[in-house]
Amino acid sequence: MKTLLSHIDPAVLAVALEQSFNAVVLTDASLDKEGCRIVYANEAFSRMTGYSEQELLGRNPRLLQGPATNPDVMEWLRECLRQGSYFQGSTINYRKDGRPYTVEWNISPVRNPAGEITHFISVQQDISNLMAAQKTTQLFAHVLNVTDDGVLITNRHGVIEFVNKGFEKITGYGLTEVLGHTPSLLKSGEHDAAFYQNMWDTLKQGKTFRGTFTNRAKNNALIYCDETITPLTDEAGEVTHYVSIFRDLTTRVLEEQMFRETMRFDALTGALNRASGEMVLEKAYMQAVGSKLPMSIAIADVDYFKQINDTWGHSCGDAVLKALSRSLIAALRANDSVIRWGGEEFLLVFSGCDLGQALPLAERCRASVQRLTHEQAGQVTLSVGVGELQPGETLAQLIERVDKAMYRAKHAGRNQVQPAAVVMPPAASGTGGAF
Ligand SMILES: Nc1nc2c(ncn2[C@@H]2O[C@H](COP(=O)(O)OP(=O)(O)OP(=O)(O)O)[C@@H](O)[C@H]2O)c(=O)[nH]1
Repeated sequence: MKTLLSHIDPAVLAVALEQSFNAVVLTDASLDKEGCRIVYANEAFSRMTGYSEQELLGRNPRLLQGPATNPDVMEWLRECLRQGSYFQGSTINYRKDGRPYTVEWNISPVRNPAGEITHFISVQQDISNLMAAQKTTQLFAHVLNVTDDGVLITNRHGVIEFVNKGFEKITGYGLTEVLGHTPSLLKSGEHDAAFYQNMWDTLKQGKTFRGTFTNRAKNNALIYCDETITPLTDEAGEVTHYVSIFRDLTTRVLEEQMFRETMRFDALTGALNRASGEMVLEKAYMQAVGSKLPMSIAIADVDYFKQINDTWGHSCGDAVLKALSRSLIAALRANDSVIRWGGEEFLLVFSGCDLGQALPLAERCRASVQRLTHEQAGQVTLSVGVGELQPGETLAQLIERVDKAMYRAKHAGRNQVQPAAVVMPPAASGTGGAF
């Protein structure tokens, strides 16, 4: 050591020590009751502790200790000093004004040519800011993992660098399974190219993109997520990462879907209700007009239904409606529709059927209802009118014609099917029109 530094002026060494960025303190090696005494402290040490060199000289460094100083670390330090070995540690110390700081320091024994320890030199650093930053990082990591929202961070190329526990809960994919992949592994195929184009256009402008994504979880199920993707930029404005935070809406979306589905049907009979039935009818009409394929409808009205109510009560009437509606639905093909058009009146839609095909279908419905035997009401019958959409006819005109046919069935003795009379429309309009 002496040989190595012999070419350096000791005065330069002293200035270097004084101006060192790290705090340096030199103590003697007395291990009596009072312990080591400070014989030198540089400027950085005074800055760190708030004590002037004059206030420090002759004092034991324990003047920096306080309630939060770790006694185990100090015991280990004393043991190292007793054994003349190197010490390194970290604890809480206190400045002159009482403010605590976290110090990381090492102590080396200084030996004379005879090998005896004459001093201890200690180099110290206030790492309070580092500790605070570490704590903040730990806190953020903790917060990220306790939130139910999914968090996904990719690099600028869209490669996943981090996902939190919330992401794992929502998608079923763990961190190690997605690292190195892109978020496209969640793609469900439910969005068109324009959706992703819009997303990238927004992100490339440095803006946050918000949207509801239909993703696919690890178990292949569709998941619905309200997602916010934000590009992170560096000082130069270059994107470094994309942060995506998403909330799982799956339960709500499925409930809404189920609710909407339930709302389409009449609660008593299970047939389509009037509102959704009108939409189905309109759609079938537009398709028929557009495709020039035939379309027929039937109107089926229960015969003498008032008598059933009057004789057996309203709940018996309800049970009859329920049973005969089930029978109509079962009698028809999957793409036909049964609509509860009025109280005891049903409208049947036979898409793609001309009158020749619709008449036997209507007859099948009538017969299936007649075959039922109701507990109190016994046998119940239907009067049915059937008609095929004519060129240029509006939906309202078709319904009116078929309704008239149904009344003809009533007047002809009920429990029968009557085809609607074909009348030439005054002018071909080709539009749906009101019901
Ligand atoms: N139980 C029950 N009765 C209903 C419901 N909706 C309508 N009705 C009843 O159905 C009956 C229909 O009677 P009408 O229009 O006179 O017809 P009808 O007795 O079937 O006689 P025709 O159609 O001429 O054969 C009325 O008494 C209504 O109160 C319902 O949801 N439940």
